Amino acid sequence: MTNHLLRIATRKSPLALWQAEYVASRLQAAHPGLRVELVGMTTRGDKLLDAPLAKVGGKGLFVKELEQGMLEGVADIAVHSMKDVPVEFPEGLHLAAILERDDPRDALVSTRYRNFAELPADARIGTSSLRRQCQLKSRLPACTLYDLRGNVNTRLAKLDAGEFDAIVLAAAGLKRLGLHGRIAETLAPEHSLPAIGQGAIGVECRSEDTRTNALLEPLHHQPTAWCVLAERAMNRRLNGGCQVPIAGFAQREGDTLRLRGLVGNPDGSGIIEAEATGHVSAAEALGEQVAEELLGYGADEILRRVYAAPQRQ
Ligand SMILES: NCc1[nH]cc(CCC(=O)O)c1CC(=O)O
Repeated sequence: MTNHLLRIATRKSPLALWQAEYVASRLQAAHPGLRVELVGMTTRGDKLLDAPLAKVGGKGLFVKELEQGMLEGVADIAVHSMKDVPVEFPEGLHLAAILERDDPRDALVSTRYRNFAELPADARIGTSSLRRQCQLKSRLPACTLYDLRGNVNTRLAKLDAGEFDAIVLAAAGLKRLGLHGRIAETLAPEHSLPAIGQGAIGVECRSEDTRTNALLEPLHHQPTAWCVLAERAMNRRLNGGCQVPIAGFAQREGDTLRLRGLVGNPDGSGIIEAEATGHVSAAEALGEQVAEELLGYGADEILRRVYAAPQRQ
């Protein structure tokens, strides 16, 4: 194409940089001659990674500064893990492309045990995700959960230092960082229903920037977009933020989407599940339908309690 420059806003964690570089290489493959540059930024979420509080709250902790960069014109696109992207976008920005989803599942990592079944009943497990905590507790009620924040390498280092029997991370993140070999067991959705958007990379840009929107078009993967749209519609209806025990996972077969949703207490009690199938053209309606079903079973009660709970140490 042209030798025009496209600037990518990205966080500076190894995973964020991998994802930004991956998008850069996909863009260059689709548009020979295109010049691409990464603009590294620090988000509030990054600054809070070392904070003792697990529940730092707030939506879009990892994306706001990147969005500001695009609005101010210091960058043209931002690359995100869809899992971390709030359901609403600021005025003037939109999601231009969702890339084909990688492995959406959670992964158990352990230096002592080969799989989940081998874990002792009182296993010490590290994860700060209320969604993972809820499902782990329901499957292994006597386990003790420990707060585990930081980027992927920090979390693995804490496991290696012997602080836990196992930790749970997204399989996609481990694979992208070349750490696939660290996975003891990839957890089936029946055992650990993934987070909304997990494993999918999204690219945001200025809505009016026709040139950039056109450049991103070949990267878009419609089947993934349908799935993520259904999951996000469910989350929007549940009013879910990033620190809530909500799981949502859609899969496509032909023209049909199957969406499974789960809400539960962080202590593993009161898990509510719902699922529905629908046509790909009605992805949002499917998400709302599953959300309504969850709400009908009392999901709002659980979510209210979680929001009202004191912050964990
Ligand atoms: N919350 C952080 C985060 N955001 C996206 C991923 C993994 C990559 C992905 O889901 O695309 C991770 C790490 C993890 O949960 O282990």
